[in-house]
This record gives sequence, C-alpha cells and structure tokens, in this order.
Amino acid sequence: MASEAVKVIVRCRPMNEREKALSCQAVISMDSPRGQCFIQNPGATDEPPKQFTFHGAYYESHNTEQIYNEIAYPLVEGVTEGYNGTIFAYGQTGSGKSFTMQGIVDPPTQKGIIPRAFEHVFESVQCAENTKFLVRVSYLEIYNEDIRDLLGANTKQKLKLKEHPEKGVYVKGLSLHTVHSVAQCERIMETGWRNRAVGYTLMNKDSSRSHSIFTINMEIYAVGRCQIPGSGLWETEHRTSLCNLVDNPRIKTGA
Ligand SMILES: Nc1ncnc2c1ncn2[C@@H]1O[C@H](COP(=O)(O)OP(=O)(O)OP(=O)(O)O)[C@@H](O)[C@H]1O
Repeated sequence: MASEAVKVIVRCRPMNEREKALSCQAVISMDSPRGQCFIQNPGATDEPPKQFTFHGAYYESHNTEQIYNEIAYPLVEGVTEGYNGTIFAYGQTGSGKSFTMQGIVDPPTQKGIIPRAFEHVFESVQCAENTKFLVRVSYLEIYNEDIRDLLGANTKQKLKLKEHPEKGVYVKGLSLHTVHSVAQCERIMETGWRNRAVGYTLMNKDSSRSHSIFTINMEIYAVGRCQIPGSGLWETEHRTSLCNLVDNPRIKTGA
C-alpha cells in the first residue's frame, strides 16, 4: 500500500437527528479490514449489494485519529522529507468533509486531519537533527473558477494559474506566510476563512461552488556529512515540498 501514489478511502458518518427522526434505513455496510463498502438497494433486498473496494473503509465507529494514522500520517511524513502530498475531501453537502478535515476538539480522537497535519509538521521540525526548515503557508479559494488569495493584501483580486518548467503549475502572485507554530497556522487559517467569498450563512447553498486549498510549503536544508573541500563549509542538501489540504472548511471552535 505504501507504494501507491494515490489512495482513496471512504468514511461513513452516523445518521443525523433528522435522518433518525425520519426512521431512515442504513443501506451501507462495510468490511473495514478489507476496505470494502456494500450498498444495498432497499427496494430490492433480494439482490446482492453493490460492492466497492477502497484503500480504506471507515464506518461510524472509526475516528479521525485512526484515519490520520493509517492514511494521512505516511503522506505528511513524506512531506517533511521533501515529497509533495495532497489530502482532498470529496462528498456531498453534509457528508462529513469538514468533520474529517477540520474536526472537533472533543473527543480528541475526532480532531481533524488539518490540525493533526500542522502538529505533525512542527513535531518533525522540532525533532529533526542537522536539518533546518522554513515553513510557509498559503491559502487560496477557487470560487466560480476564479482564484483568489485569502491571505493577500487584496483578497478580491483574481489570480492566474501559470506553469513553470521546473516548479510545475502554480498561482502567480499567491502570498506565502512564514509560520513557526501550530497556533500560528490555525490563526492564519481562520483569517483566510473570514476572507472567503461565501459567508457562513450562505454556506449550505453555495459551498459546492467554493473550494479552498491551504498549502504548507516546506524548504528543507539538511546538513550533509561532508565538508566542501577548502571552504570549511558543510554540504547542504536543499529540498522543497508541498502539502495541499483541500476542503470546504468551517472553522469549528467547539464540539
Ligand atoms: N464521522 C462523523 N461522526 C459524527 N458526526 C459527524 C461525522 N461526520 C459528520 N458528522 C456531522 O455531520 C454534520 C455534517 O458534517 P460536515 O459539516 O462535516 O459536512 P460537509 O461535508 O463538510 O458539508 P458541507 O459541504 O455543507 O460543508 C455535522 O454536524 C458533523 O458534526
């Protein structure tokens, strides 16, 4: 599994109060160890359920800590070593994207993927020996196919997507902000969130047209074992990596 470049998992949330009040029937079942998800047509119970296989299948009883450890951890660890990674939540309104990406504070096992990624990155920065890191973040919104910098001086300005022969695809003029702690990352994310085109109250109606990408940019300077002959300087290996966290986030401050 570690060799796969793209991993797809599915998470099934518990029924909400409205669904329970309507006596909705669960049509999903899972074989989590096998990553299998079964969907039963309630109108044709004699037919076998449709079966889908993923890299991970997480049911109501699973929590975000497990999902992070099994799926996101290796990806974020790779980012701290110089590889790019993206975590993308996809699903219809109310399916639990923000619950998984942003999470809640209580219980701690349901803390989201994004705050866990922040903690993971800064833990690596603090623990690494002979390595220096420069961590910068950016936050953009794609709304009606327009790109805007949620942390820029002018958050209304539309930015252009460009391609560079070495850097690849990038957003021209996107601002980068140096961060030194998890708390700083969270504050910056909150600032960006407030600058989004779709306000909180319109979110349910309009969220499908709005996507945001919070990116952690890492510059890694690893001091090598060899001294550069005659210079007295140590060889340094320089790597750069990106961790893209994609969601329609709502900042949740409580349970
Ligand atoms: N695994 C889960 N366990 C418990 N509650 C959950 C779970 N997933 C989602 N919920 C709850 O379901 C509701 C909808 O979830 P959430 O807001 O994360 O959906 P969403 O996919 O981000 O929706 P939108 O696209 O409208 O932003 C929330 O009240 C959330 O707390």
